[in-house]
Amino acid sequence: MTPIKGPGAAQSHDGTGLRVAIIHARWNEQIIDALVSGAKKQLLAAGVTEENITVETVPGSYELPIGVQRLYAASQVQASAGEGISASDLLSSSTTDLKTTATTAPKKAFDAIIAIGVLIKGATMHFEYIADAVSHGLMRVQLDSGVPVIFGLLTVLTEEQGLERAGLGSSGMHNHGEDWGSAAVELGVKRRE
Ligand SMILES: O=c1[nH]c(NC[C@H](O)[C@H](O)[C@H](O)CO)c([N+](=O)[O-])c(=O)[nH]1
Repeated sequence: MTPIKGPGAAQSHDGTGLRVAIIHARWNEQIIDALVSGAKKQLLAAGVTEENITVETVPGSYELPIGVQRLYAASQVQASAGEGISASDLLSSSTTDLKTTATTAPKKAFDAIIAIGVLIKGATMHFEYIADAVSHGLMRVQLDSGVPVIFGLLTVLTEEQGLERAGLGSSGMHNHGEDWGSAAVELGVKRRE
């Protein structure tokens, strides 16, 4: 019997010309790295060029909302300046410890941003507070700024659940990062229409 739960049939959208950022936390990095790779794979498959993909990091998932907000604002400044100033110049700040692997970012604001984090439940209520704050924070940044923010926060009860959702488990579950890459392309394209 076909499972009911899960994303609908993937739609294909042409991501040519889109500029997308992936911003990820640096906790639970084995899972994070797989999720980021999955998202990036889908972006490239949809025609987003390597140079139009910017990858940023923040210390943990709690910093994702401020990281997304600052990154998008910086890309808007860059777009209005009309110069390909380096992404590190865009985000040189000691407050949010944003690091970028991009060298010279293109001249337009991001069409979509994928926020990726992995929260694994511990013995305290810390998990619940971060999960709640980050989910509301990312939604607020998205609605306030108008840039689509793809929700890539895994909130899992065990490491195994996280590995499964990154396509690293034994059950053959797909890499959820791929869903997020596809969603970023779809929302980025529809935003231009
Ligand atoms: O991304 C995560 N951050 C975590 N904590 C750090 C948090 O996101 C902030 O970076 C930190 O509280 C400083 O603001 C996690 N845990 O504590 O378990 C976690 O599982 N995942």
